[in-house]
Amino acid sequence: MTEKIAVLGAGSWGSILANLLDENGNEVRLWSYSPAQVAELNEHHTNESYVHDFHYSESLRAYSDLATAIDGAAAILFVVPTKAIRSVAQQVTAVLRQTKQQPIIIHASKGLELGTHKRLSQVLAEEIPADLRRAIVVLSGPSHAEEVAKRDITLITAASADETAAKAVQGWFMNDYFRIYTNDDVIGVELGAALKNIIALGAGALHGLGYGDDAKAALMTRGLAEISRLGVALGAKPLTFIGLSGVGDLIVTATSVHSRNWRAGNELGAGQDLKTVIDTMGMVIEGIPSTKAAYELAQQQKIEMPITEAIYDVLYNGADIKEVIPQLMRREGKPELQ
Ligand SMILES: NC(=O)C1=CN([C@@H]2O[C@H](COP(=O)(O)OP(=O)(O)OC[C@H]3O[C@@H](n4cnc5c(N)ncnc54)[C@H](O)[C@@H]3O)[C@@H](O)[C@H]2O)C=CC1
Ligand SMILES: O=C(CO)COP(=O)(O)O
Repeated sequence: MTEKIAVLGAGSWGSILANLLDENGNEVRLWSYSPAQVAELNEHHTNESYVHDFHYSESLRAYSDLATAIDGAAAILFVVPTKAIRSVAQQVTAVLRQTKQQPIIIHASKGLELGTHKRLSQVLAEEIPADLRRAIVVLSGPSHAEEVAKRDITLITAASADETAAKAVQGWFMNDYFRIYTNDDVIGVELGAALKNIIALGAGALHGLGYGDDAKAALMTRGLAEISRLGVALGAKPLTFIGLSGVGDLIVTATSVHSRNWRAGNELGAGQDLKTVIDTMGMVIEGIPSTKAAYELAQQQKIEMPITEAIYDVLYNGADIKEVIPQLMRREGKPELQ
């Protein structure tokens, strides 16, 4: 079944998911807070600053007015950076109070809110009252906009406590190149998504510093161990971390040149300073704020996360990136499974 769906955020991921939903026959309204971007999408069917050389479906319409974009929508998909989720949700709620719609709320963003350390579905649940929505569904997994744009094969997860809503989302998104699995572990799926970006920064840094494949495999494996440790302490199911939104997303983000997190780490490892890396990326690098949120959460929960701590020291305490790796190696010997 197709539906009327609003997509909020016209960066690389939001615009490509909107295009896919349109291609699947849904009536899609793509909202951006940038009038210039809306004009480019509607007049030229391009979004050059985010996805190069891609021609969007001519039936996909972009809007700068949020109320028009979400009017009558059966679902609202949030794909803005983590730092904008709460403010955009507040704007959505103001509209829903007038229209009395009860859409399914979906998000495909990956991060933890700075300060509160909340998962994004928690932020959405706080800001959009239960009587103004149906379920909340999280979309997450190994997926780069650049590859979905080429209709390459991509498999991700739709996680929700409401199985009917997760299945509805599965139906709207699935096609011959995009496959969705449902999952009821919202905590595990959201934590896997946010925390893998930290390890991807580390994997990029190892590459930039000249380390090889053994080091990369070690970082990803021990990274997954610490992601799972924190995740399980916060209520996630351990098996979720060996699924698409766990190890799957860790593999793609820690190895792909499309990953902004990997690229940022690579540039830091090669000697670039953090400010230049952020200023020149032009797109969101979620792993940077997520490192701070995860570090603080780990301290609160008394969970050992040595890789996250090392990356935190580089990003927030000015530690020398060349020094932190030997320091990690000199930690006392430990059993692999604890
Ligand atoms: N790019 C990708 O392939 C994937 C991205 N994601 C996640 O999706 C989320 C969005 O990422 P991208 O689309 O890649 O980011 P992006 O950097 O390409 O675009 C972000 C978009 O959000 C808009 N934006 C920024 N601040 C805003 C605000 N305060 N209010 C409203 N709009 C605002 C920007 O104008 C831009 O259009 C992130 O959490 C990312 O981790 C998840 C899977 C894949
Ligand atoms: O989440 C992603 C891949 O699944 C996107 O990763 P980056 O934000 O590092 O590009």
